[in-house]
Amino acid sequence: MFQLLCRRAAPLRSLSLYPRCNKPADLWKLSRWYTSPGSNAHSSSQKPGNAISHFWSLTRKAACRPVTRTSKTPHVVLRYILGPAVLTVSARVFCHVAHCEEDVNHNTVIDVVAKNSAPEFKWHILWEFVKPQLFALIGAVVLAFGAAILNIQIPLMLGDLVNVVARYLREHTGNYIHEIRGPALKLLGLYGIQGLLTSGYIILLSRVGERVAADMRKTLFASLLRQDVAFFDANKTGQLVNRLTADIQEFKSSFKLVISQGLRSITQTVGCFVSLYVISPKLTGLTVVVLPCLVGAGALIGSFLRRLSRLAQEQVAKATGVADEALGNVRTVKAFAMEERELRLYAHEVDKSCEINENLGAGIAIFQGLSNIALNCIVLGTIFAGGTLISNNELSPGDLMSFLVASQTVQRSLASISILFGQMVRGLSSGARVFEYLGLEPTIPLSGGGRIPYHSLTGRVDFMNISFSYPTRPGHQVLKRFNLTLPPCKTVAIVGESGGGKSTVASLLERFYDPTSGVIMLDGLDIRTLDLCWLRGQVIGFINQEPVLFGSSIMENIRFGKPEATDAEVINAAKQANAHRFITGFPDGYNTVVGERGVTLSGGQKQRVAIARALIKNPSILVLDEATSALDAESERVVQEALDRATRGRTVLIIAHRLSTIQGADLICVMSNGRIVEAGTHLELVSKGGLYSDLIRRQRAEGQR
Ligand SMILES: Nc1ncnc2c1ncn2[C@@H]1O[C@H](COP(=O)(O)OP(=O)(O)OP(=O)(O)O)[C@@H](O)[C@H]1O
Repeated sequence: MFQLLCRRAAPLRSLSLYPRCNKPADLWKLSRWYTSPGSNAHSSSQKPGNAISHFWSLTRKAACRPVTRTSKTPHVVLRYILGPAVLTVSARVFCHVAHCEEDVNHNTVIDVVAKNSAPEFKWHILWEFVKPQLFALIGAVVLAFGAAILNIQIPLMLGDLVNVVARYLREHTGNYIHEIRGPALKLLGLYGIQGLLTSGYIILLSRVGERVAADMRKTLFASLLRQDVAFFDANKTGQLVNRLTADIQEFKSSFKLVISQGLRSITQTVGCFVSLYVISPKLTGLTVVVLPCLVGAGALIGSFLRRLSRLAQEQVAKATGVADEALGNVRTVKAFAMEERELRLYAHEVDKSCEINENLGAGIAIFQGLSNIALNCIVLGTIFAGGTLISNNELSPGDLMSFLVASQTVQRSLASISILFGQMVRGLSSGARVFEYLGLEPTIPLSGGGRIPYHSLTGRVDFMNISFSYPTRPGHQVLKRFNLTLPPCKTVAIVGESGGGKSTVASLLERFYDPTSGVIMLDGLDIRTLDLCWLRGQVIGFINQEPVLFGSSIMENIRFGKPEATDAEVINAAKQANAHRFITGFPDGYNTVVGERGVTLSGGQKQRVAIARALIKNPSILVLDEATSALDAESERVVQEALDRATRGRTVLIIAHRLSTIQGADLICVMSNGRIVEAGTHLELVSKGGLYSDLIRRQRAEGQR
């Protein structure tokens, strides 16, 4: 049952991160069905597995859809908080009713559940980023608050000004300029100070926002680089880059907007409402009825338009994705003469995007038209009602002016609060996505642990009883009680069927993953107790089938193996790798820029630069994972020459595909089904006439074909 559960749960790990909602009642039905004595749930050996995947599909429906970029209502926020809890509790309940006794089963389900629930926003992490900018942030808040208070004063001062004008028009006595100068200068001063405060808080806030975002980017990037290879197996690079770019951008904008406009809008709404009430309680009563209705209707249309705008953005992103894929794989597109098809695909997405954007444009036009009518009607209504009050001597013209301006301020502030709420929820979910990986600790720490002094390091490696499953496929055991010794300064080759686990052995030696059970020893020490940076950086040189170079110069690419290396050391490594001649043949020599992922070099040249990059650190152990299998015969010969020279005096593990390249190895091991089934020298194995001889025969037959 344990294995069944694990096997069933394993593929679920890769399910979508955003499940949709459905009825929780289904869950209860499922557990009843599973436990009822009459059901045949226990009789079939497949049932627990079926049940758990059924359970999962219902649980993820029954829980909730966590907050996405578009979800804004408080109802969704509640679900956002409750969702993960519902998932976890129901997972435990299910495990209980399904009699899952082994703890690991609970953990498997709960792990799956946890992976599929929305990340939480962690305020304490935000605090860590904001703390260094606290003074600037407090300054920004004070200035924004000051600007909002002044904004409340402006309608009242405008009223004073209008009262002077009205009195002069009514009485035509006194010195108009003299009377108007006082309130006008006061208002001018207020405008000036308000402008200064506004500039001040925007400058401070943008400084805080940019610095917080920069710190977040650096910390997130550092955290991502620290993660294990298993983490990158489970997460798409595009999504990780999205967290570094779009999510941090979204969070920064929301952070700035909520602090500046949120504070201003709330202060202005409260302040101006008080002013309105002081000016005219009767008119305020009227406003209280009309304004929320209009703002509510505006918010509703606004949310519809925002949804349309999000759809338009997604469609643009889709079209960009098609173009990105086609341009990124332009050689494959050209090789299959697929330019027309790619163009059609792109045109289809662009047309869709154009249609949605046109609809959005029409929606915005109608919205603006309606809001213009509504705003003008409010002004008209206020003047009409206010005029009646003036005629009854209940209100002065200046008060009416103050009322008009203050009510417009309230209206603008309320509209901006409704937009800000959506922005805040979007910002929180973006922030949560960023924070999710900030606190993530790798299971294999990069530093810490012992080092073996260079002079006493022999380079002997022992794989002892290694069993291993990839974390993304826990049910599939790749290595089964695997044993192998790499004697110091000897070459051991592993051959065998495709998918038999040969490259996995190399990955375990590099500690890209840790074995599920068993120990790998270096000079008699468990490699888990050794400093990983030292192990990868100085002890093991790794060359694989498809070397990836960085888009910089050849010199920098080789120096990547040892950043402090001198130019002479780089040239020496290139000579050892048979690369010096072709490099100096380029007009720019070692300064030749190799293009994205080394695209401007041939396969053989790329491989030799990669060999030089591995050799420059003078590793005691060299791992060659099918280093020549992607090359043509001539390139293979040159690279093989380089490798033969490079392997002298080192412990070498060769993962070989072409058997012709490993005949001189000190030991050849044939792998099948996760363990070594034959071992010996080339001659010994050939004379045995076992699996090795079969492999040679098969390769010869393929070669002849
Ligand atoms: N990152 C991974 N995550 C999950 N499973 C993997 C991963 N890499 C390899 N596997 C699986 O592990 C098994 C062994 O793969 P491995 O690459 O070690 O085989 P191999 O013997 O080197 O094959 P080949 O000769 O074709 O390169 C395969 O079934 C493969 O699908």
